Parts: sequence; C-alpha cells; structure tokens
Amino acid sequence: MSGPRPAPVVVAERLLVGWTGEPVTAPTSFRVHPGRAVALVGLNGAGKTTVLRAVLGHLVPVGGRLEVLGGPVDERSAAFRRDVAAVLDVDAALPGLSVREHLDLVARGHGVRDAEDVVDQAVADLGLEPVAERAPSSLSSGQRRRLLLAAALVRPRRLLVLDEPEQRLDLVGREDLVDRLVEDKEAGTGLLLATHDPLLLEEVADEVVLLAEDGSRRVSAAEAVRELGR
Ligand SMILES: Nc1ncnc2c1ncn2[C@@H]1O[C@H](COP(=O)(O)OP(=O)(O)OP(=O)(O)O)[C@@H](O)[C@H]1O
Repeated sequence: MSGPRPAPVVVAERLLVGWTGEPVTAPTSFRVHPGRAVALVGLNGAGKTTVLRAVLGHLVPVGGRLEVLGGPVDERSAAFRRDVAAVLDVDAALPGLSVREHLDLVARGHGVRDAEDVVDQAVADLGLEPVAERAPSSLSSGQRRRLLLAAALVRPRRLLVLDEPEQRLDLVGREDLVDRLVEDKEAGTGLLLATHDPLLLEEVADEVVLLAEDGSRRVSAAEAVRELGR
C-alpha cells in the first residue's frame, strides 16, 4: 500500500513574475514533488528563466503564490541554501582550482562525508575524466557546462533547478545528463528545469508546462516537442 504523496518542494499557483513590476508571463501554476520533474517550455523570452529566478529567490513574484520547501522563498536561510541546488547560465567556477579540486571544495563545503567518492562518480558520470586535473579556464564551453552540472550533483539537494542544462552539450553529454537526472529523481530529488530539448522532455520530465502569451498550460511532452519544432 502506498502512503500519502510527499509534500511538494515547489508550489506555484497563478504565479506572475517580472523584472519591473509588470509580469512577463501569464499566470503559471505547477507543483514539483520529490522524485518528479517539471519542465518549463516556451519560446525565447517566454519567461522560463524569470520563473526559475523567482523560485531561487533572485526576484520577488509580481503576483500569485510561490512556496519552496514548504514556505516562502528565502535564499538567505541555511536550509534553503542546503537543500536547493541550481545551474543557471552563469559561469561560476573558481579559476585557481582544477576541475576535481573545484568539485571537492563544493562537496566538502556542503558537508558531504564521502566527498572523494561522490566527486569521482560525478566526474565519471559527466565525462570529465580527461579534464579533471585542468583549470576550468582551459575547458571548452561544453566541458565548462559539464563542470557546472557536476558541481550541482556533488552536493546534497532536495530541489534541483536547471536552466536549459542541455546548452552546449553534445549528444553523448545530453544522454549522460538524462541518465544522471533520472537517477537523481529516483533518489528523491525534485527537478524544475527550463528546456528546449526533446530528449529531456521525453526522458526526464513527468510534467511539462508551456509558457505562452495567451496563458500557461500543461501539455504532453509530445505536444511540447511539436510546439518547439514550429
Ligand atoms: N535581468 C533582466 N532585467 C530586465 N528584463 C529581463 C531580465 N532578464 C530577462 N528579462 C526579460 O524578461 C522576459 C523573459 O525573459 P526570460 O529570460 O525569462 O525568457 P526565457 O523564456 O528564459 O527565454 P530563453 O528561451 O531565450 O532563455 C524577456 O522579455 C526578457 O527581455
């Protein structure tokens, strides 16, 4: 017999987000449950990144309800920083450390006990072995992207927020990412991602929310892929 469904890690109800007080999206509703993935799709400028930034506490919603981990968003709280991992489109690697040292620092900074094993696993999962001892500044853009994704995966998390994680990854990299994200869901992490990638929509997303000017709505992965292809 299955128990009650665990509480959602994100609740967005008729959420409105924007940068200047004016919403850039129609009211948008979704819930991210532990072990499930919600994908936001939409055209360039539809507001996907802005929704993610509101969930991460980088901007205050213009309207509607937004709760993360059971309460209002507070990116300064230790619990929020401990439980929420994110990869946005910013290069945030420390230049003076090798790839492996960087990942090790992130893992240890988050109190991971078996940091060495966790880092080895992430390096292998994301195909970073050939560049593990190099400085991030010497990596290709796709390798840097893999490093940022690995940094999110070596730390504990209950919610993982990813903005177009497929960017700059080749097909093998995207397939590795799919496998890793499916594993993360199985471990109980809730995933919220913005994506244009059919592979992620079909293989990772349990629910897809299309952000459109005339209203945000739930669509099937197949419908989302069709919309993206238009
Ligand atoms: N820092 C910012 N300040 C002001 N306006 C912004 C800022 N970032 C984005 N916007 C505006 O908010 C709107 C939504 O942008 P957003 O980046 O959320 O779209 P998106 O759906 O993620 O697009 P893409 O698919 O191109 O990444 C756009 O009109 C954009 O110009």
